[in-house]
Amino acid sequence: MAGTGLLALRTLPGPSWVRGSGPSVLNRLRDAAVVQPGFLSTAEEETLSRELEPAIHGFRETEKSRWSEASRAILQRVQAAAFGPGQTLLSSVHVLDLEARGYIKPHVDSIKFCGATIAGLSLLSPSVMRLVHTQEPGEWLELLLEPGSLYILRGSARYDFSHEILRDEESFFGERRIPRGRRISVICRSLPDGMGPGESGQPPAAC
Ligand SMILES: O=C(O)CCC(=O)C(=O)O
Ligand SMILES: [Fe+2]
Repeated sequence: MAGTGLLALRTLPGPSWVRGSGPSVLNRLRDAAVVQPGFLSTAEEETLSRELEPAIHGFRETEKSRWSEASRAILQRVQAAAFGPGQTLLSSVHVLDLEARGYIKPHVDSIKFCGATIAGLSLLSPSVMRLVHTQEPGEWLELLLEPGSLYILRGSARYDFSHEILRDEESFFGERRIPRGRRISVICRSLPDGMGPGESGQPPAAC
């Protein structure tokens, strides 16, 4: 029945790959912390993994500016999905290789070198990204990042909340255990407003 469906929609806390400390933070960050599961097709996941696995073998992270044509097409899809027409992207893309025991501590990306939007593709292993408000630690959000998903952090989610990738022992999405394996992420960032690619203050390799 239509009525029942609407009620169910209204009472659901959010999509099943985002959970949070309460409805207020979920509502406020609805457009600021976004996950698109299945953004990559299986073939696209394979394209990127094939290109990146050997390229970053033995390294934990790298900046990559030369990509195969197939991967460039994928990155263009990320750009179209996550960034506005007025946003310039950092010229190189950040690729991070986290081993199964690896994790990323809470941090806010440098506001000096990174603009308002961060978009990341996850490959190989699922993981949980936790966002915690820097002033109100009781306000948090967790994003379930399946392989092939795209996450977007912008505005308040990017500036007012730290983000981290949980270590295997803490890798739960609610009650659900999300076992961590090796994870490769591909992260695109916008330049700070007013900083064109050729302007002074050349951004460092990574933010
Ligand atoms: O691996 C990710 O998706 C996030 C990485 C990250 O937060 C960073 O490099 O600043
Ligand atoms: Fe970050």
